[in-house]
Amino acid sequence: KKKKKKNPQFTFIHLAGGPGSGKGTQCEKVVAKYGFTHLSSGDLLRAEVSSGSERGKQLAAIMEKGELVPLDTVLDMIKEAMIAKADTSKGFLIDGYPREVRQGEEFEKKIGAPSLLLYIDAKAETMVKRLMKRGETSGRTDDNEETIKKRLDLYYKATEPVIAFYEGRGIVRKIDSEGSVDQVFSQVAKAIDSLK
Ligand SMILES: Nc1ncnc2c1ncn2[C@H]1C[C@H](O)[C@@H](COP(=O)(O)OP(=O)(O)O)O1
Ligand SMILES: [Mg+2]
Repeated sequence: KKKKKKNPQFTFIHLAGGPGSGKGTQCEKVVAKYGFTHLSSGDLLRAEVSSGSERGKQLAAIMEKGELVPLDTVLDMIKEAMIAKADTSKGFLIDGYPREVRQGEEFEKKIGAPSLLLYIDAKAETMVKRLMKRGETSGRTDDNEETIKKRLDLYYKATEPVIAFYEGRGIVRKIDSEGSVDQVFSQVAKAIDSLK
């Protein structure tokens, strides 16, 4: 049975990888080279909260209680950000989403099937080192060794099923993120070029 492809004029690329693996760094380079649009679900949520909108207020209340933002809300925000860029963008890099398999299924239903999942893979040791270094200047309270360990544990637990889900669709490309930014990017570019 052949499924009809939604939004075939756009390329959708998901990025998965632990905190500090280099997703944001690679996305910047992809944007510069390919003219894709980078959408980070965390950035979208934070921007909505600081806009002071009604939805932002509801989000802030949920996030203050430490609860999860409803799946539909995150997806709606991604969709709105895509529509806003649809005239000028050829493709979208979706960074930090899906966090769980159900989110991936909803994305396919409501937006479209991704062509690629870039699995930005670095050793836990490397991610800790990078985040500790970032912590020297980021001022982020979660860039400390104890919190980093917790974030990594959570990441490994949540992401393995997501990777397996896309492996089943044959679209996972594992990127070795141990090398320099440019060494990593050459692998990323190869994976994107292979789509053409
Ligand atoms: N290949 C690489 N080599 C050395 N440092 C890197 C690197 N890629 C990223 N970094 C640095 C930049 C940041 O200070 C830190 C985390 O990178 P990031 O792109 O913010 O990661 P993420 O968005 O996956 O959390 O590591
Ligand atoms: Mg990031």
